[in-house]
Amino acid sequence: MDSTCLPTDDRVASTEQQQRDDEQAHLANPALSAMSETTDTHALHNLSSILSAPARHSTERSLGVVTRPVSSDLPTALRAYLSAHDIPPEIYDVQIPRFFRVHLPGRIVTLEELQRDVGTTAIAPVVWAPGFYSCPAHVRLVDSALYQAGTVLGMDASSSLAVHALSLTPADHVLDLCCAPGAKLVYLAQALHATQSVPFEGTVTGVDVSKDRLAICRSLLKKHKIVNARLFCADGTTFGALAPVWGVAVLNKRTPPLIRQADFSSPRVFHAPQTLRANRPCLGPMALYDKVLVDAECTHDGSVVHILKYREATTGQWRGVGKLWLDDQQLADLESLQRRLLCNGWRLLKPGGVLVYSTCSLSRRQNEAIVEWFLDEALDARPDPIDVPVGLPDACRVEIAGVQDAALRMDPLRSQTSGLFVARLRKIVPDGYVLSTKDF
Ligand SMILES: C[S@@+](CC[C@H](N)C(=O)[O-])C[C@H]1O[C@@H](n2cnc3c(N)ncnc32)[C@H](O)[C@@H]1O
Repeated sequence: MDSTCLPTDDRVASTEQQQRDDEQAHLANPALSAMSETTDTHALHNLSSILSAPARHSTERSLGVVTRPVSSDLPTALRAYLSAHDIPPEIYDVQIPRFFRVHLPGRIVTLEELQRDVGTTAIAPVVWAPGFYSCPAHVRLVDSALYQAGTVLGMDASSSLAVHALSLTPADHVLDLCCAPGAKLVYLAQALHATQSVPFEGTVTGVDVSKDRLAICRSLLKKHKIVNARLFCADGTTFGALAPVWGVAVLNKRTPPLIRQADFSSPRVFHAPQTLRANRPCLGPMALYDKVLVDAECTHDGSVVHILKYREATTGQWRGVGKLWLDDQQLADLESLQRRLLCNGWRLLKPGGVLVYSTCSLSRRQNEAIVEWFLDEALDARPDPIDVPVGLPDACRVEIAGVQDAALRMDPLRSQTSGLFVARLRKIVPDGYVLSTKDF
């Protein structure tokens, strides 16, 4: 099957996700289908027109055009899918606010300042996601000066948990194996290197199979002047470029035998800032990644805004949603893709490192079942407790293989966010193993 589960038109491009229509929500916007092989300029131009469009769902609700609950008139195929996967249809009745994140190192942006800038007092901090705020869905962020300056970035608060679960430290080299359109990539890069006036240590390597969607990533990296992230257009199931670790190679110029045997591929870089071009990366176990995020392709059923884009505001008619729901074979292929992405992410993770697997599906088959399968297969994998943010509803906490909080499940009915599943795994360090430059 095609490497993504969405129809080609819908896969073509997504957005910077500046508004609450988070990354998955944008995938289905028909306006995006025009964006093939985008240049950066086109990508950002189209992006702003998309962002200016009000979310249908909220408009419909505020105008009172369709009053019956969405869950009562879901298309048959969608209803059947939800029932087969034990997902409550009522998730589509939840009015999810618009979420955004504020990034301005060195200065505190007060709530009053935000309210003034965005033009509404209806902004509230998200208690369990520092730096994230919510506001009513109809609020336009694109007109705000802070948004235009790149200080305000649209991102669903639930997505923050995939980054939070990695427990980043500033020197981490992070692999983001399904990175486009890039909300988490930008968040990762900024979390590692908040203050651009000081040199960075850690880096982010983003990989995605879709060139069009990577063009959005590249635009975002440029817009936010990110110097510690590079992009590859590659299949995440076989990608093999090591982390851009430099300096260590100077200590020992020999090509380490381990790597010669390991057959890591070296795909051509899609985008790299100057800072990540000058140094030839070294090879060896030191250049495996400290942290890996596998934000896998999925059915996107938890992304409420994305699904509701298929529903006509005025009539409540569903258009094109049938294309989204996969037959049994396609679902099996999708799950196989998820397993292969996870395996390859693991291959590129250092002993002692942390991998986070996430999807915006609420289907157990794409989440817990994938992780449990992997734990059976990989002898060096252990579920690892996530440091659950204070204030997160207890109902979101999930036990995996007897380890409490090894996963979180953001169900819109409980979290009032888009749906998200996130699991954390740690690669155990073999007895007597010392990861040092001696390895080279
Ligand atoms: C859920 S989206 C990722 C969202 C992204 N992490 C973000 O925060 O913006 C899944 C992505 O996986 C990509 N994808 C699908 N199959 C892939 C593969 N075999 N290798 C790499 N990326 C793949 C899709 O193109 C899509 O961009």
